Amino acid sequence: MGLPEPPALGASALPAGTYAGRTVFVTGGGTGLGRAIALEFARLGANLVVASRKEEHLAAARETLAETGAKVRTVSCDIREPEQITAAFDAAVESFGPPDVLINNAAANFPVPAEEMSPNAWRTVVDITLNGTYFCAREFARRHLAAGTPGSIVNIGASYAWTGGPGFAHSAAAKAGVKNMVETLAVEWGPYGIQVNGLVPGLFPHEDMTADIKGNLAGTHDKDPCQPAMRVGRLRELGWAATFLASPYARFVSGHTLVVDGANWQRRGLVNPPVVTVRQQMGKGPFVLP
Ligand SMILES: CCCCC/C=C/C(=O)SCCNC(=O)CCNC(=O)[C@H](O)C(C)(C)COP(=O)(O)OP(=O)(O)OC[C@H]1O[C@@H](n2cnc3c(N)ncnc32)[C@H](O)[C@@H]1OP(=O)(O)O
Ligand SMILES: NC(=O)C1=CN([C@@H]2O[C@H](COP(=O)(O)OP(=O)(O)OC[C@H]3O[C@@H](n4cnc5c(N)ncnc54)[C@H](OP(=O)(O)O)[C@@H]3O)[C@@H](O)[C@H]2O)C=CC1
Repeated sequence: MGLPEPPALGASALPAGTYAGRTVFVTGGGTGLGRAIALEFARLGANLVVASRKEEHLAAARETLAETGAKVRTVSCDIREPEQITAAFDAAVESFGPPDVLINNAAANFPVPAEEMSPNAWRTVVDITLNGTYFCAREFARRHLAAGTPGSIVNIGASYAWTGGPGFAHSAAAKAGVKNMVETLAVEWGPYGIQVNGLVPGLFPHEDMTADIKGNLAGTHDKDPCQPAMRVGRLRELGWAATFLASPYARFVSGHTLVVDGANWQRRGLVNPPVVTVRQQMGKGPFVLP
C-alpha cells in the first residue's frame, strides 16, 4: 500500500492569494524541482523571478508560469559569480521591487568515483552548490538588512548531507555545508527578521534530470517497492512544503531543515545487502593511475 497519494495538482494547503503582492526569487527555477516550486508560489499569487544560466531553461519557466497568470521575470545568471547575482537582484527590483523570498534551488551534480574526480570537477560542484547558495543568500540578506525589511530564505538540500553520498562526494559535502549554513544564518539574521530554512527532497524523478543521474535511478519507478512510502515523491509535494516554509504561517520556524522523502533516508537494517562499490555500480574496472 505505502503512503497515500497527495491531493491533485492545483490544490493548496494555504489560502488563495497567500503570496499576492510578494516576489519570490528562485534560482534554477526553469527545470525540475525548481520549476515545480516556482509553480506553487505562482498559484498562490506571487510574482516570480527565475535566475539561471541557460535561455532554454528560462524560456521553460516563462511558459510554465505564464499558465498561472503570474507575472514572471527571468534573468540570466551564473550563481558562481557574485556580480551576476547582484545584477539579477537589480533586475528583480526593477520589475517587482525587492524579493520577499529566496529559494536557493540551483545546484550541480554528477556521479563519479571520488578517486577519479578531477580537482576542477570538485571545485565546480562545490562552487555552484555551496558557494553559489551562500552568495545568493548574502545578496538577499544585505538588501533586507539595509532596508530594515523581513524576508525568508529556503535552501534546497539533500539527505546525504547527513549520511554521506558514495559516488557523489562533491555534492554531498557541499549539501552538508548548505545544511550547516541554514543553522548559522538563521541565528545571525533572525534578529533582523530573516527566516532561513532548508528543504530536502527525497527521490523526485523528473524529465529534466541529467542523463547520468537518471542512470543512477534506473531501478526506481512510480510505485517503488524500495522506498518505505512505496512510491516516489510527487513534484507538487515539494512545492507545497516550500510555500509553507516561506509563508506567514511558518514565521517561527527558522534554522530547520525539513525532509520530504517518505522516510527513505531513515531506512536501516541490522543486516545490509552485499556492498557494491561505486566503481562496480558504474560498471568500471579497477582504478589505474593515468
Ligand atoms: C542520485 C541521488 C541524487 C540526489 C541529489 C541530487 C542533486 C541534483 O540533482 S543537483 C542538480 C543536478 N543538475 C545539474 O548538475 C545541472 C547543472 N549541471 C551542469 O551544468 C554540469 O553538469 C556541471 C556541473 C559540470 C557544470 O557545468 P560547467 O560549469 O560547464 O562545467 P564543465 O563542463 O566545464 O565541467 C567542470 C569539471 O567537471 C568535470 N565533469 C563534468 N561532468 C563530469 C562527469 N559526469 N564526471 C566526471 N567529471 C565531470 C569536467 O570534466 C570538468 O573538469 P576538468 O575536465 O578537470 O576541467
Ligand atoms: N531531483 C531529486 O530527486 C533531488 C534533487 N535535489 C536538489 O533539488 C534541487 C533541484 O534539483 P533538480 O531539479 O533535480 O535538478 P536540475 O538539474 O533540474 O536543476 C538544476 C538547476 O540549477 C540551475 N543551475 C545549475 N548551475 C547553475 C549555475 N551555476 N548558476 C545558476 N543556475 C544554475 C540549472 O539551470 P541552468 O542550467 O539554466 O543554469 C537548473 O535549472 C537541487 O538543489 C538538487 O540538489 C536533492 C535531492 C534529490
